[in-house]
Amino acid sequence: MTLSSAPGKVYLFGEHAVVYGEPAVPCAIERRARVGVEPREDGKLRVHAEDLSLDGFTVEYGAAADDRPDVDVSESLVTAATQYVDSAIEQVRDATGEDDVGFDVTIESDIPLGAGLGSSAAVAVAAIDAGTRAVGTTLESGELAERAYRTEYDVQEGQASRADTFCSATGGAVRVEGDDCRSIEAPDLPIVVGFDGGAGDTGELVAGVRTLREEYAFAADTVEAIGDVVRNGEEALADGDLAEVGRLMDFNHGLLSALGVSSRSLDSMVWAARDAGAIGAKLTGAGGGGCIVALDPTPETETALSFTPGCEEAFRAELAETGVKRLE
Ligand SMILES: Nc1ncnc2c1ncn2[C@@H]1O[C@H](COP(=O)(O)OP(=O)(O)O)[C@@H](O)[C@H]1O
Ligand SMILES: C[C@@](O)(CCOP(=O)(O)O)CC(=O)O
Ligand SMILES: [Mg+2]
Repeated sequence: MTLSSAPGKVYLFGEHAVVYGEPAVPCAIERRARVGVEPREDGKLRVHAEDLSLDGFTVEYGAAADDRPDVDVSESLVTAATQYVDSAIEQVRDATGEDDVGFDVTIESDIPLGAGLGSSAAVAVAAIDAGTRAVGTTLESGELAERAYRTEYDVQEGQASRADTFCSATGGAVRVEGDDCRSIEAPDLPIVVGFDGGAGDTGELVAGVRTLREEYAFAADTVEAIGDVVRNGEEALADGDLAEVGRLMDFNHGLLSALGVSSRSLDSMVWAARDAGAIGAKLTGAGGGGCIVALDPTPETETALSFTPGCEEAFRAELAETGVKRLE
């Protein structure tokens, strides 16, 4: 079995705005998805997803219409759960020219799904890397990131940026603006994550912001204002001015909230973090539920979050310096 892993990520700044060409600064964290791939002679795709727990089901399925998961949840949930892997395998077939090869795919992940930590990007990056290597093709990092981006772009029906997948493929802190993707230096970041146990559907949340932008000019202005926050945030990161980074994260959260992608539980965790003395706190990713990211070198924020109603898990996240890892 060919095995690869890829990290999740948190957004210091710029989610949603990055879809419209503004810059974003995500950084990879040591929460990883691991994907193992074994070619099959019968052309079938079988996926065993240990942690794909949407409404409590795990799946083993084939891509053929008559081989869908026999689970007692709605087809829409099954599609939501399986579409990134299916699309990633299409990228493997395209990259290798092996249009008819089948695969046994096993996925294990410690990244909560739909929570803003980039589980979709990590699964796409690891699946494409392991799948292509399983049939003798090793992609260089740029093509791997690009093909993982195409996976998210296809699944999210064009509502995707390169930020999550470039970050997961590359590791570390990165800056993405349109198709300009680069690694950046960042100071040691005392990252704390709060998770409300919920999830948001990235495609839906991004589509909601798009609709708002089309309806209100001031919503488009809000997206541009996030771009200004990111440009200031980059300078603060380069200066190692964590206090300024934190203030700008707070500001970024307020603008995301105005765009309708926060939630009661995300806001509650953000305020609990701030009241505990966090340098800054904001939702991360598509929003609608899931995770916040806060900066705090002390244990105060993690402790406060663990006692916050609605916070299911609070943990310190280490920066993942390495993106995709080739384990076997
Ligand atoms: N462990 C996993 N196994 C299979 N698919 C996964 C796994 N984790 C995430 N995914 C895919 O990614 C989707 C979640 O992606 P998304 O909505 O973008 O949220 P996020 O990227 O913030 O986690 C899931 O619905 C599923 O399709
Ligand atoms: C909302 C967005 O900016 C980030 C989505 O992050 P996540 O899938 O919720 O981890 C969409 C994108 O950049 O592709
Ligand atoms: Mg995602």
